[in-house]
This record gives sequence, structure tokens and C-alpha cells, in this order.
Amino acid sequence: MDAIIKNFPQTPVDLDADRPSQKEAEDAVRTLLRWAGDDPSREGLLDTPARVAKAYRELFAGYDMEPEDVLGRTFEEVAGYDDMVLVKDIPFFSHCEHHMVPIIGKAHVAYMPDGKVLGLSKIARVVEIYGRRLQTQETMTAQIAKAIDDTLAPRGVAVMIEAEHMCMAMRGVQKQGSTTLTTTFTGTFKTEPADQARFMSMVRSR
Ligand SMILES: Nc1nc2c(ncn2[C@@H]2O[C@H](COP(=O)(O)OP(=O)(O)OP(=O)(O)O)[C@@H](O)[C@H]2O)c(=O)[nH]1
Ligand SMILES: [Zn+2]
Repeated sequence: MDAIIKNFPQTPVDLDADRPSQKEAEDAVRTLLRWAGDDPSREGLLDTPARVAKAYRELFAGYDMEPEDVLGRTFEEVAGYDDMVLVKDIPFFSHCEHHMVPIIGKAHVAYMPDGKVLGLSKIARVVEIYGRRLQTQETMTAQIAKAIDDTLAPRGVAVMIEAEHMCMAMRGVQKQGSTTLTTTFTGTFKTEPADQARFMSMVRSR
């Protein structure tokens, strides 16, 4: 269990057992509206708690999905193809776990197949699963790499995320336009500098 908490920190508990009701969620939004200084009973805000709850369901849908659900299906008939597969510029929105405001970015995900390949869309689906949770960029990068490593058992996985954190742009230090880059390398991408360099240059090529 410790390992699960360490690697998948957002899913250590039985979420359904602890999940508040729809009414509790809507009441919490009403409290925040009042706390911000507005009046939840005015006409324009009457439906807002329900809308916010519905939006949260969508924005945080990743808690209801596990990577194994999408990575289970693999293909072996690829004419012996064994070189890098890179899906780059996968756009995502996430929310930082410190302030619950958006992280807007792109993920670049590569692996070196070992007899099996993934459906390409499944890589983007894994980015969605982890993006739609409260995150740090470092955690999300490591989780995507680990999910692919664990389920596909390829010769190596490389993940790079570049993102802007709205908590640094809209509030606090208020620096707009800065980009944070994070990488995780496993297997051959970790042990072979040439593979890592090729990943970097393929990500950078336009
Ligand atoms: N390492 C890391 N830090 C993050 C990420 N998202 C937000 N942060 C940082 O989390 C930190 C939280 O710092 P605190 O001092 O506890 O909170 P704060 O007073 O709101 O900090 P400021 O943002 O500096 O105003 C801030 O420095 C954020 O920039 C992330 O994905 N990774
Ligand atoms: Zn933040």
C-alpha cells in the first residue's frame, strides 16, 4: 500500500465510500460564493452551485479512471517495428493541488516497444486520466511514465511535460508566460544518452 500511495498519491482511499453527496458539494460552492463576497441567492448565481459541481465532475473525471482500463489492449502485428514511438504535443488541462487553479500544457510521450505497441489514442487517454486530477507537474510526469512502463513493459519510456501554471500567472508571484519543463526517463531512455538525445530532438523538431 505504501508503494501505491507513493506512486499514485491521489488514489489511496476508497473514493466512493468517502465521497460527499451532490447537495454537500453544492452547499460548499454556496459557502465559497458567500465567502468571496457575493450572494448565492441572487438570480444569476442560483444555478451556479449545480453547474460548478457538474464542471468539477468533468474536470476531475480522472479520479474515476485507472490507466489499466485504457492500456490493457496492445497490438503485436507491427512487422517487427521496434524503434521509438513518440506522440508529441498532447494538449492537456490539469489543476494544481496547491491552489486548485489550472495548469495548461502539452505532454510528449515516447516508448521503445518490446514486441507490443499501444493504440496511439491510449497514450493521450493516459494523459487525460492523470491530467483530470489535482496534480503537481512532477507527479503527473512520473505517473504517465510508470503507467506505460507497468502495463506495456517496453524497453523504455520517456515523458516530457511543458506547462504554464496559472497559480504563478494569475496570483502570487504573477509571472505570465513562464513554462515549466519536467521529464521522466525509464529503461533505455535512462541508460542510453543517444536515445534520450533523439527523444529530445524529435520533441523539439517542428
Ligand atoms: N514543484 C511544484 N510546485 C508547484 C506546482 N504547482 C504549483 N506549485 C508551487 O507550489 C508552491 C506552494 O507554495 P506555498 O508557499 O505553500 O503557497 P503560496 O503561499 O500560495 O505560494 P506562492 O504561489 O508563492 O504565493 C508555490 O511555489 C507554487 O508555485 C507543481 O506542479 N510543482
Ligand atoms: Zn498552484
